[in-house]
Amino acid sequence: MSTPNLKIENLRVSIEDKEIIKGLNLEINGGEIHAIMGPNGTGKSTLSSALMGHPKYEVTEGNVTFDGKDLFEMEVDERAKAGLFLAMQYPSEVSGITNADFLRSAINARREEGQEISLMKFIRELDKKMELLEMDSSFAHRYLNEGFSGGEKKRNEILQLMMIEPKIAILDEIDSGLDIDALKVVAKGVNEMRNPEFGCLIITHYQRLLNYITPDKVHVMMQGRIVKSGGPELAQRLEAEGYDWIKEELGIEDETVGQEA
Ligand SMILES: Nc1ncnc2c1ncn2[C@@H]1O[C@H](COP(=O)(O)OP(=O)(O)OP(=O)(O)O)[C@@H](O)[C@H]1O
Repeated sequence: MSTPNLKIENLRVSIEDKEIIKGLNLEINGGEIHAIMGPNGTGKSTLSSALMGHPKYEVTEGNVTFDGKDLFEMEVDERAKAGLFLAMQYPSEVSGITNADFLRSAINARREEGQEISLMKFIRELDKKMELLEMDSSFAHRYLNEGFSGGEKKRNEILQLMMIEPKIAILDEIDSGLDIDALKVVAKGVNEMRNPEFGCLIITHYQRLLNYITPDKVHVMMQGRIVKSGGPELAQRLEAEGYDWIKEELGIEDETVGQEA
């Protein structure tokens, strides 16, 4: 099996004629965990929305390939089937479909006909992963995300990740609204996924999550592009000193994407 690969080259994305992503390059391979950090409004969420194919986000330039295939030529469900996990691809609340039903059909959507996961194996895996994520077994039988608290939804997102076993995952603000115990549990789930067949991009505001998930690479996004990359020590410096030193280093006067440097 070849190593999973997501390659973003010179990506430019606009919303309503306003350019938000301005020439972004990033490559994620299996076995790697990357983190993107950056001030508010620099285009971090726009990046994940564009990759998931949100119709409001217009890709004006650049290429994105997933395992060598043009991502933007693939339908959103094809992207998931091929092994790209974007949390936003999955419905936030669905009445009448239980969490377990949803997970089983999402797993089977990635398998060939006749290779569907058996009910026994599915239940075994689900039990194991829910235990690891310290989730009460009743969550399996509740309607998808209905009435889940913010923290429970995030935990459920990690359960989806662990059950679906994608090749590459993009986790946008997975740490928002989590208390410290939930944060540790979410980190435990992502760490459990670490293997050469899995690559991950974590979009986060706080270095806090990165105390529990050590990224291989940290990227700083400003004004719609990656302006600095480094190792975990970069995230620690950002936590301690903020972004001003990078702006000074690069001669950036204003971090809002609406204005040119
Ligand atoms: N649907 C939209 N319509 C209009 N403007 C948008 C839309 N989505 C994003 N923007 C604008 O694009 C810019 C980048 O937003 P984005 O959410 O990608 O930033 P971010 O880096 O994720 O910010 P934060 O750290 O605050 O979550 C912002 O100025 C935002 O107002």
